[in-house]
Amino acid sequence: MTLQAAQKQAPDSSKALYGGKGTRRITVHDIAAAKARGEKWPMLTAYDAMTASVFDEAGIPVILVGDSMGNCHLGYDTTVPVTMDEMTLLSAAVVRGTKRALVVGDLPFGSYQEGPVQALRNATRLVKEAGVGAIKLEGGERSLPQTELLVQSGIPVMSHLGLTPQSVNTMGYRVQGRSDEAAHKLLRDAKAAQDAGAFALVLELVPAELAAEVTRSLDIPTIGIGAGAGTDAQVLVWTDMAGLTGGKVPRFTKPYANLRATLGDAAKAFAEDVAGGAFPAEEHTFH
Ligand SMILES: Nc1nc(=O)c2c([nH]1)NC[C@@H]1CN(c3ccc(C(=O)N[C@@H](CCC(=O)O)C(=O)O)cc3)CN21
Ligand SMILES: CC(C)C(=O)C(=O)O
Ligand SMILES: [Mg+2]
Repeated sequence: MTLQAAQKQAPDSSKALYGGKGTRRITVHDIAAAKARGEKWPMLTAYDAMTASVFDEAGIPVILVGDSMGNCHLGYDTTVPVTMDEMTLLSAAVVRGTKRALVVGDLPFGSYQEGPVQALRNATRLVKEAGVGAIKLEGGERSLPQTELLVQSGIPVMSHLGLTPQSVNTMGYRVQGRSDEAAHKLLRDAKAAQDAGAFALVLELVPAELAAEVTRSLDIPTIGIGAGAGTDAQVLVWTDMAGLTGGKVPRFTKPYANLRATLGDAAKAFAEDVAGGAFPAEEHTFH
């Protein structure tokens, strides 16, 4: 076989969401094409421009401005208090910090539960004021009218099933879909989200076997968090991924660095230099 023929047969890796050569902003069409190629891809959260620019330059194709900013950026105990003003401010910062990633903004608790018109008003705000390329909302069947209206209005929707942290006060933080009945409900919700026009689906804290079954039964990609290795993509909260989160973290996270220690050490070194008179030195000083 000639080299040219071999290259024709091989999947076109230049289009890959991660590791590909593309430099223009990623769209939901690129996400759909990745599922068709069987590509696995990464997603991370970000809540500020600088962190987002690091992930964008690292080639992370999809960045979620998660309402986990409530816990990880704003100091709340849960995601429940996060407001549209907070989401809009930080989503705009993440969009400004990125050139290539598709930026997805979470609709916070209370911004879409009243119905489709409220959802459209708030999603439109994130698209117009912050510049996000898509929005995410929690819930299957209960959020279908919202998903349908947003998609019809031209706003791509990412759905989120399994553990939906905005419902912590009714569900707690437990693995979802363990009973046969709950598993069937999750499969129905997933199909309904796809039928309503969602372009992707987050599966949080569900048994791996069920997440794999959902993934096989859908045409849109699934993005797992605590959902095993069988989903099309994986998402982590960035402060968990980087080892910056303090206190207890969910078992499904993996720290790829120890930023909490690194940053703490840097702060202590600065403090000691100031206390000991070693900083500022002559090269940091103007005359
Ligand atoms: N730092 C951080 N990481 C997250 O992944 C995250 C947030 N914050 N805040 C919003 C939600 C809340 N999430 C959570 C919170 C707690 C558990 C938890 O305690 N899970 C148990 C398993 C419980 C079971 O076995 O049923 C665990 O040990 O992981 C899971 C997800 C995920 N999200
Ligand atoms: C963990 C992801 C899926 C999320 O919804 C968030 O960060 O808010
Ligand atoms: Mg969220």
